[in-house]
Amino acid sequence: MSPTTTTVALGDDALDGLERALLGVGPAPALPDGVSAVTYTDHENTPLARAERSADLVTLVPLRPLARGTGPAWDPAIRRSASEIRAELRSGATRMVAVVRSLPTRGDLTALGKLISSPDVARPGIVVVVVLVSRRTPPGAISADGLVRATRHAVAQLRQDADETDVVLVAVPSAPGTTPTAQTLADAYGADTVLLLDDERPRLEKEAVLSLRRRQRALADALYPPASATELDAALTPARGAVILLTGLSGSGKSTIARALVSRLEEEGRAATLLDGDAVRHHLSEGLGFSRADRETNVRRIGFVAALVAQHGGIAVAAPIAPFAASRDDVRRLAQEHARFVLVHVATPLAVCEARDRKGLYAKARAGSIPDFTGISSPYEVPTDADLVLDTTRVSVEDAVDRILTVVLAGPTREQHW
Ligand SMILES: Nc1ncnc2c1ncn2[C@@H]1O[C@H](COP(=O)(O)OS(=O)(=O)O)[C@@H](OP(=O)(O)O)[C@H]1O
Ligand SMILES: Nc1ncnc2c1ncn2[C@@H]1O[C@H](COP(=O)(O)OP(=O)(O)O)[C@@H](O)[C@H]1O
Repeated sequence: MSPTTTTVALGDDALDGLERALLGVGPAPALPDGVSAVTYTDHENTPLARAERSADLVTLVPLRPLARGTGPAWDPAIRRSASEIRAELRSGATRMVAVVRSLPTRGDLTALGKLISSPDVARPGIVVVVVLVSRRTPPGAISADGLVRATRHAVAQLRQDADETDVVLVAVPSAPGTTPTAQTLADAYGADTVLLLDDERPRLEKEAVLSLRRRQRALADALYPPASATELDAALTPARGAVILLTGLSGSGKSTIARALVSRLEEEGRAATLLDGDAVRHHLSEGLGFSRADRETNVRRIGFVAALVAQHGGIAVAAPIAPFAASRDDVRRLAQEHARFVLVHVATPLAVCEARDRKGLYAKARAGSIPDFTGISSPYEVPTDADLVLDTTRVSVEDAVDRILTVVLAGPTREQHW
């Protein structure tokens, strides 16, 4: 029988399993019967690893990192395989594994520090700090990135205090039911001791950690080192949503800036929803035209949906022309019931918009074949309440995004012109 090769696209949980196998802390995936090689891909069909069977042995070769793997928890520096780490470890050193499953406390650091400097531990020593990261964290829980940031600080502290002991940090994907056992970790790193840090805590500390609620700053500071307390604070403070409304003439640059803004927010881990003009007109406002009444209905609908998104902590970015002050005011009112509202006037001069005429609509409007065209035969009421005024003949897309984000993050300020 000739050898068969195949490609398998993996879902999130299976990808985590593949990651653990590549890190050397989980079993290699089982090859289907009669198949001698498998290329594993993510759902975007990016080849990630190839498994090959020779005799009874399956070897797994990494091909490319996950396309979606970004952020501190995916830093390649802490995603090194156990065999690579083992190859660097000094032979004869005492090896320990410390497993971090929740934010490191001051107590965890003290306990680990004591262990590292204990006279019972032969020098030189090595501690592999394994931080277990999960791709799904419920609201209010510490994200994988937050856990890694706090653990990084803890490791930096331990390195400072540890004499003759290396402290190595690795991130291992995990979810309930898929956490590597203590034995697997011990075997992977050649360690004799595996400590589950949060298991070692004294009972009172465990209870205090569980009982901690929002606004108990003093207790949080007593229990946690500053880096952990910061992450805790961020997780316990619900993300406040925002509605960002970009208004301006057709061709002023609203959609271009809105799209760039949404990608930037997503890169930064914020849930951002684009209420794209065309999609809104196609779905939410199908059948509406460009009379004053129809435009006001369109903009109010956008405001309603945007406010719902923001009410649940998301950032809604909408970019209709929104030429009338009354309906912009309605959006502001709806949004501000639950969230922050930022009005951005994309104030590119009409002559420039008309010269751009991407869709040829200005030419048609001038020729009279499109009635009620904003700026030509229908008014645009210039906002007097914009938080930010951007003229795209002077501000690049990237700068526009930076300026909007500064306003969104800074809170209410006086109107800024660029
Ligand atoms: N009469 C008239 N006036 C203005 N614009 C017109 C008109 N007819 C069609 N279009 C196209 O529709 C887009 C504007 O739709 P909006 O939903 O953003 O308009 S509004 O806020 O309801 O006024 C606008 O898209 P953008 O260029 O993206 O702004 C135009 O391409
Ligand atoms: N600084 C800028 N910001 C936004 N768009 C710009 C800028 N400079 C040039 N443009 C161009 O202007 C056009 C604006 O179109 P679009 O974003 O669809 O506008 P609108 O959504 O307001 O109708 C695009 O072709 C874009 O590439």
